[in-house]
Amino acid sequence: MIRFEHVTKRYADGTTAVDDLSFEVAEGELVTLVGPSGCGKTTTMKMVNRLIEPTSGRILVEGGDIAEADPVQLRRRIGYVIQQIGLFPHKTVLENTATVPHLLGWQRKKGRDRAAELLELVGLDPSVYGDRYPDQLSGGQRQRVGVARALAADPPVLLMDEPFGAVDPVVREHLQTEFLRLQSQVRKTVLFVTHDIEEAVRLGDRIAVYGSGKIEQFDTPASVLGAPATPYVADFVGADRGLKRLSVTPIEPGDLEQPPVVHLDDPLPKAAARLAADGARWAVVLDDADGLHGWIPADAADGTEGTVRDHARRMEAWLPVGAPLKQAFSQMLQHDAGWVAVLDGERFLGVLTPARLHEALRRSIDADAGGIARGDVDLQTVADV
Ligand SMILES: Nc1ncnc2c1ncn2[C@@H]1O[C@H](COP(=O)(O)OP(=O)(O)OP(=O)(O)O)[C@@H](O)[C@H]1O
Repeated sequence: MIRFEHVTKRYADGTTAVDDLSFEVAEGELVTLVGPSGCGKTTTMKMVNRLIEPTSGRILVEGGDIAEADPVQLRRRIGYVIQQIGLFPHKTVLENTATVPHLLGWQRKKGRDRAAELLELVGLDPSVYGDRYPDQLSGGQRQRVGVARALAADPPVLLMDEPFGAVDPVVREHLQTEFLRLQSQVRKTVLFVTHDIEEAVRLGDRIAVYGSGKIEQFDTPASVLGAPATPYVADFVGADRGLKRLSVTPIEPGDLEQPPVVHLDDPLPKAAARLAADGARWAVVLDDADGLHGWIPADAADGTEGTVRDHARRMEAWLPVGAPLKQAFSQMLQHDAGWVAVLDGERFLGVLTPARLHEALRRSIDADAGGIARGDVDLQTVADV
């Protein structure tokens, strides 16, 4: 846990970089600090490992006031990853990764074993990369070593200052994905600085949007995008915030439409009757185990002979419930499909159509703004008017 209590930092020249800041990062939570250049993000972060001392206020790490801790000891308990990660050029990747265990006096073998484990965890095979020197790695690989090194001594707290800022967008997205996977395993308490709202939204459990020296909004990505607290935040997150919000809004069962469902072995007349009863133009086709097979158009079901199996078409566009709406949208475009199936494990739950997707987004925004569940939102849609 990291806790800021009324923290102010005024530099010698009178610049107030951080002004009366109070917030908390819960244990195992990842909080992103996002804002324009010069708004105080780095100052905030560097106060946690005492590279910068606050002018007033208190910072607690794991319940203890850091002002009372020895700075060197403190830094060994706090992993730190920065953009220019500062690997030692004359040390191998394995030695670099084992730096903190070494400083903590671990036995050499234990430290190296741990370093190899961490390299593996960040996707670098230690038998391939362990003996290389930093200048024999790509930018993305160096950043991975930086993350492995920060985690090597298993610190409870991790500070990350634009760690993926220096790599190209494709590598950056890879690193973000890998880091999310890693964080789901190690569950560190993380403070992550970025000036990129997309990155902040993608990684943060919560986001602190900085104005000048102050937090303008501290909330979940979905809330910041759906209900910006101030015009400044709305402006910062961008006019396309609805689009961004798609990537942080999960599909819920209540969002789904229930088209008629038929089974592969149903006789065609039975399927046709089912479709006619609903006035539907197509039905979802399930297999014997109620798993998704595909769909059948109404005109194909109109025959008298045979079973659904003879005319069913495969459906490749499907998603697990809980996947972000953006993924559903992307699947619709990729498969040129007017709907995607949503599954819970193997079980078919329903389908998401563009209209339902839009409703889900609207509902989730209203739910966040009103502090209620998405299913309880009373939404007036174009179809109702
Ligand atoms: N040593 C210093 N002396 C005086 N002013 C400083 C010092 N370090 C930072 N500042 C000022 O404090 C403010 C906040 O700086 P900080 O580095 O925390 O911003 P930031 O949000 O991390 O910016 P960036 O995204 O550009 O790194 C800026 O106005 C900066 O010029």
